[in-house]
Amino acid sequence: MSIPVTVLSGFLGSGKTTLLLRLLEETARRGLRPGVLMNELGRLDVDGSILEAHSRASVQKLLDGCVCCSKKGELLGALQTLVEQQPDLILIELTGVANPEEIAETITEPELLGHVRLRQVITVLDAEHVLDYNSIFAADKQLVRTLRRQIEVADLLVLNKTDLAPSAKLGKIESTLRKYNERSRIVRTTHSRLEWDPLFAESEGEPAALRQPEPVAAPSGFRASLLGSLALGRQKPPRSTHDAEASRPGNGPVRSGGRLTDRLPASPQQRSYSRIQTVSLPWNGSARASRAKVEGFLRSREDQLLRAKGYMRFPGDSAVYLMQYAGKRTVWERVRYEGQSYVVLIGIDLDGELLAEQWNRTFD
Ligand SMILES: Nc1nc2c(ncn2[C@@H]2O[C@H](COP(=O)(O)OP(=O)(O)OP(=O)(O)O)[C@@H](O)[C@H]2O)c(=O)[nH]1
Repeated sequence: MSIPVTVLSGFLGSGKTTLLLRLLEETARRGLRPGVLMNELGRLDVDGSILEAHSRASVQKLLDGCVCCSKKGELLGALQTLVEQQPDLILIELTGVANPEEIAETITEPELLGHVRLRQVITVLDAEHVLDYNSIFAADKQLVRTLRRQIEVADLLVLNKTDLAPSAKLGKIESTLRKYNERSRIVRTTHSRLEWDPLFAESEGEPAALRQPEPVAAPSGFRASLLGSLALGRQKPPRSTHDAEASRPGNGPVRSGGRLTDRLPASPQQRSYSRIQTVSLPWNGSARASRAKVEGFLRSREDQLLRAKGYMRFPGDSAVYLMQYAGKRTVWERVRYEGQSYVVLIGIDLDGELLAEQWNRTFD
């Protein structure tokens, strides 16, 4: 019997790890043994540490790159390792800039065929910001395409962070999502709290989203925009850390919907790609450091900064804090963590050297 694989996709900070933790709680409650594969853009493994603090699941980690490109070679090996452990199910959390199609492609490699099967792709969306992505990333066509594919190939769309968005906006997001994916269920959540039974229900057969749908024409405007219609006009040329593949012939928009594995090309068509970069910085917690100062540092770079996370200690305070900056908000949580303090910054066209210098000047 092949092991069902659930893929969690969605942009940076949308709530994927939150969902993964909830799914792990639920698998434990159902007496199931999960295998987990996590992929992080940064070299330092914040999400993995969060996971280890909350779960005893067997975890494979692919750090410092995206499984869509630089880590693709390692993905197969990591999945094979998980398969050898014979878990009841496998959960894969992708980076925020990954195209879930690439995972499905690996799952159909001969080495894995018959051992694993794609059960569902779940895409998590940040209700507060999803409508802004098109304008923010206007000059990064590959990223816009990747985010659009995350929506199009999803079997379940989780509209998360609904506590941060007015209900009129939620309706607008849902009708926009429908243009890109007219078949899959959309659920509104806060903190990725879902109704779990449908996600685990093998007896119901394939999720509706995985069935081959009627062909659907791409809506007008589909090619030009992801969501929303504003344009800030960032026009810098792309400076990619990933491969640029989307201009290849055959990479035009695919109809929305359809079982992902049925539509995979023989060779990769589209890479996750973007101007998004990751900078990892050590944290010494010098006498001048404070949470307010960290928040100020992040806030003053909010045009470029998409995500930041890390473990931090402060003078005169014995606690360790997990700092999470997502959607221009900073959240602090006291945690048990014994490792070194550090911060990972993820943003558009980040200049690592300059940031490190500014960071040191501010906090050392
Ligand atoms: N207000 C609010 N915050 C949320 C919600 N869901 C998640 N968060 C917070 O948003 C931040 C990012 O959540 P994560 O689950 O780490 O997001 P992610 O998609 O895994 O982030 P990356 O792995 O960096 O791409 C964390 O501080 C969460 O606690 C929500 O529904 N409402």
